Amino acid sequence: MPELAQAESLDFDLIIIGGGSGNSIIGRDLSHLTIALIDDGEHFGGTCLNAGCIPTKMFVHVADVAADALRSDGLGLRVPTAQVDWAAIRDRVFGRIDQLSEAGFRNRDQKIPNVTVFRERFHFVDQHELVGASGVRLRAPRIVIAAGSRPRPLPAAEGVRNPAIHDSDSIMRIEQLPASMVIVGGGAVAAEFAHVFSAYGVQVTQVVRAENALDRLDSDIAERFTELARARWRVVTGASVASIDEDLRITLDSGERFSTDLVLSAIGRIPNSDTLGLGDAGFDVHSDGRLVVDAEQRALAGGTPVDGIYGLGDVSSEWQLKHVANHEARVVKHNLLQPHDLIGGDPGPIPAAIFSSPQVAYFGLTEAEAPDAVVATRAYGTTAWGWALEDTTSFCKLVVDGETGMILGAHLIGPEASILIQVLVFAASHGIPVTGLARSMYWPHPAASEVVENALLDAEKLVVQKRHAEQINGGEKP
Ligand SMILES: Cc1cc2nc3c(=O)[nH]c(=O)nc-3n(C[C@H](O)[C@H](O)[C@H](O)COP(=O)(O)OP(=O)(O)OC[C@H]3O[C@@H](n4cnc5c(N)ncnc54)[C@H](O)[C@@H]3O)c2cc1C
Ligand SMILES: NC(=O)c1ccc[n+]([C@@H]2O[C@H](COP(=O)([O-])OP(=O)(O)OC[C@H]3O[C@@H](n4cnc5c(N)ncnc54)[C@H](O)[C@@H]3O)[C@@H](O)[C@H]2O)c1
Repeated sequence: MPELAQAESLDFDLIIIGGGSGNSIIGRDLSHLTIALIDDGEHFGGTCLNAGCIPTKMFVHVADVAADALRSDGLGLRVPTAQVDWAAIRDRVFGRIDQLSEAGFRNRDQKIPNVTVFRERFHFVDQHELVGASGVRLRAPRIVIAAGSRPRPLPAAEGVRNPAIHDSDSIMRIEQLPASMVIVGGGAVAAEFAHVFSAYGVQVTQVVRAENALDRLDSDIAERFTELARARWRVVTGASVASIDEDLRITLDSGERFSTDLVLSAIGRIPNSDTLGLGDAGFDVHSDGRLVVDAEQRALAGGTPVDGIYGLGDVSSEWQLKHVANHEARVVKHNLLQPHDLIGGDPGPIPAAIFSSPQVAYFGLTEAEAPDAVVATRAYGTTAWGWALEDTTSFCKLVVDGETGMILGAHLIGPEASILIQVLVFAASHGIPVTGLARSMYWPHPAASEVVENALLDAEKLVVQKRHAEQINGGEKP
């Protein structure tokens, strides 16, 4: 970072706030611009790399291996209890991640001459100027706001100083595994960490406000997931944590009390628009704190795009997903380079996958959201691959427009759901109806993908039946 007198303002062609997806905009095609890259994270590279997608899945892989082995009794294979070496698991993950983070920082800081990195917290003083915690001021005609989000603090833990109260930023680096743990929340973070820590032998209690875990998903998926989770860890539904004391004695709103060794709060994430002062600087902010952007990712103020200012990722998106942030970063990069030929829009339905056990993957409308649709549900257990797994609980559910045959929503729960969904994402993104789709290509036998093939054939049959019934009724919908 250059030596600066206090309050001196540095001018750049472009300021990027956020070393996660914002950082990925930097490349040779921007080498004609002077760029200030701002990031206040302890580890450089943003959430996905340091405390999100990537390390969690490294922990999940180990949990999958342990859980699969311990579940294999019905297959005629008996595996003794897993011996978990937490320090070795943790250090494998961060031995790799921390090196990547350091290398990413050195690359930006030392190897790219047009980039200056500032590792401190900044906030806006006006729409084209920011001030850092050290007093350094930066100005630019173009600013990319990619400041992400942070874990929402657990209200019941406010003021409690016990260091065994964690969120997703801190939980993965703990010194040793606790004997017991309470996970508060019913979303993706809770589902993944409950799987991880229960597979590692921790006694997990998950406290879920709603009737089911993953309750924002299709209700069949949420119910099946909760039922299967209950077989692995304790799930208390329809309950909230009323209080936590300094000794980690928990009281639920039902009056139930118990003690635990560690608390993990997983109750959602808050966009970092407040700490950046986006509202005070006149930018439009949604009621949930997200920066308002238009289809071209331009930040709005008073409903009008602010020239040269873009937002992307968790700070502005309703989807807190890395593949969405990456897509938006590509849009922003194009629009920075070609401001007279702006692009926008998304390439189709947005899939998400939850890497718990079982895995869950989905996109689009749930059955409840599409009451007129036809719904085909196919169990893994009806395919040869399902027989090999002795699977009785996994399924692929398709919500399909009965008239057009278009896939409106897809919901999978079971092994490799995150991969199996992709052919359905492809069909929905390219406007390919289910009619004729399964038989337009080969499906390797006896692969897991046969469950998707069969679900498509089932859906096709329902669409054809519906059309036929309408013909018989002289065009009237039955
Ligand atoms: C536990 C967990 C698991 C996840 N798993 C997945 C997954 O499997 N798949 C998936 O698609 N998504 C996953 N996500 C979500 C994904 O990580 C995020 O959607 C994505 O990382 C957001 O990227 P971003 O670039 O918007 O923000 P970030 O990567 O968070 O980058 C923002 C950066 O801006 C910096 N910053 C913020 N404010 C300021 C300021 N005022 N001054 C200076 N710097 C600032 C922050 O330090 C941060 O480094 C997961 C999230 C979590 C928490
Ligand atoms: N595999 C993935 O793609 C993946 C994995 C982890 C996280 N993420 C992303 O990270 C984001 C954050 O995940 P998350 O699980 O923290 O959030 P979430 O929004 O998915 O779930 C939050 C959960 O906490 C509950 N909740 C909210 N406030 C509460 C309160 N005061 N008391 C009790 N419960 C409360 C909600 O009902 C919900 O069940 C998600 O939006 C997700 O997109 C993605």
